[in-house]
Amino acid sequence: MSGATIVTSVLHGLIVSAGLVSCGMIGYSLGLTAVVADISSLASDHRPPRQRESKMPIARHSGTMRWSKTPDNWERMTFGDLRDYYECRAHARDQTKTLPTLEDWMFLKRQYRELVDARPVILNSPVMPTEGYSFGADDAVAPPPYYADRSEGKGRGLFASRLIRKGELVHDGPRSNVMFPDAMAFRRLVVSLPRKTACDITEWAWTQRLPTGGRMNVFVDLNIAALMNSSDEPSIAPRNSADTRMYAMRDIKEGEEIVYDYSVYSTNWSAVGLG
Ligand SMILES: C[S@@+](CC[C@H](N)C(=O)[O-])C[C@H]1O[C@@H](n2cnc3c(N)ncnc32)[C@H](O)[C@@H]1O
Repeated sequence: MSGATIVTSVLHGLIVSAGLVSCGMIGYSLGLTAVVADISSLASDHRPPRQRESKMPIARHSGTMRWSKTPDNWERMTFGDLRDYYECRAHARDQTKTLPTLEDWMFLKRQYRELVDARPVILNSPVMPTEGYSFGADDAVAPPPYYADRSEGKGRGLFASRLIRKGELVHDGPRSNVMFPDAMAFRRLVVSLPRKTACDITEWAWTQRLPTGGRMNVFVDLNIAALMNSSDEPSIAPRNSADTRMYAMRDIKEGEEIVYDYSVYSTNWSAVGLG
């Protein structure tokens, strides 16, 4: 399916992808089964999270048979166990990873809605084609000032789509990220995914106390914001460690990679029951 077809489909309120497909021109395979996403119904859906009657997550694995079934002891797996099971160190080193498509983000949001929580309004916040969330003022439907591309030696990364001035809001975390209520919810989502996507989620997730002094929870962005890389010379930063809005620390030229220092959030998997 071409990018244009994907966008057209979404604009008409419907995406249907069949079987174990390679999504888009760049072939980022997520093993979508029938993903039917009606944007208008997403926007009006505020169902409470469903009680899970079965312990078995909805598995939509694809690719190598080795990862084709849900791991037996997934309910007890630590963050490190999940990374080991899916051989995620090799995935992290892979410099041939392609950019997720809009379909890929829709698939992830659908899995999150089905398996974790259907309530976050940001799940209903598509900005075409893959920017993923509505940035800025409450009624805005606009992409953030960055786009995703390959980043030399770092997989994928984010780059300024225009000149960004010092002090500007660059990433609007509260309008982008979703939380996992507990360790089991995180495990449930990870083991429902194809291997590469499972690894992506473990690389994109972090833990944080929000608000300050609150409980430590796991967070992840289910849009291109997830692709932001780290640097000890960051171009953006939050005002404090309990915020996920990030501001330009200096002028950032168009096309320059946008990076923050991961150490501003002290991720602790034990504190969320995944240690
Ligand atoms: C939040 S993800 C960022 C998106 C990631 N580059 C991707 O393609 O999915 C974090 C991962 O990106 C990579 N990464 C981030 N900053 C990096 C850096 N400065 N140098 C090399 N790899 C980096 C590491 O693999 C890390 O686990």
